[in-house]
Amino acid sequence: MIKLAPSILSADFANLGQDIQMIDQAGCDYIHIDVMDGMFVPNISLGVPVIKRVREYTDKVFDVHLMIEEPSRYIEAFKNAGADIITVHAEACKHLHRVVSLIKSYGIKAGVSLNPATPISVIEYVIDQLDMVLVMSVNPGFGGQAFIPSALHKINALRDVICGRGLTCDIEVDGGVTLDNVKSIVDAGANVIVAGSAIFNCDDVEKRIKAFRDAAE
Ligand SMILES: O=C(CO)[C@@H](O)[C@H](O)COP(=O)(O)O
Ligand SMILES: [Fe+2]
Repeated sequence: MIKLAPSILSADFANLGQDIQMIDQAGCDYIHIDVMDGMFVPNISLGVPVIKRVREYTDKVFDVHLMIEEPSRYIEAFKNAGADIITVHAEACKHLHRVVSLIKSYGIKAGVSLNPATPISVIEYVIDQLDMVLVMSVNPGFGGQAFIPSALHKINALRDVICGRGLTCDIEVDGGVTLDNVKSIVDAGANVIVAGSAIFNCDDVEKRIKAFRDAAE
């Protein structure tokens, strides 16, 4: 089963609650929330108080993508704000294994994200602890960028590792996903699909989410 996770980075921040209800009612699976600190990535987005507030608008899974340096400092705060899945960047953690263990100690799902230039070998010794690996298909920091094709090869290689080791962790793909490339991404082995601009920049979000599901499945 493919899971669709619209990224609210492309939502209208002046109407965030309503936009979240719109994608909830349109049938998305997860709400993908991009947290940026202006250090790990060259942009600042939103943080704990906003997540806590919009938690009141939906019961959908909050898939929180932390693009912040040393995220261990804030795991408890994001968990308390309502995160169901917390994904950290391998490149942002000095002690990745410790951070993954910390996330799991709160009884929520743990993901690790890899930038486009980061090899999958960096998660070799933590992958068996993970619920999800997030393959970045753009350099993180902004919505609306073009998909980097080498991500397909990485997804494929990751699927081989996961199957080869008898693991069950999800592969999420994030960045530049469109109706035109989603099939190739799923064929490569991804099962959680993030899309921001391709979902929010349209007239009928419900139709667009259905179109994504049709194209993906
Ligand atoms: O994490 C990020 C960007 O760093 C993403 O989640 C973007 O928000 C995806 O936006 P699109 O590329 O789909 O417009
Ligand atoms: Fe993201």
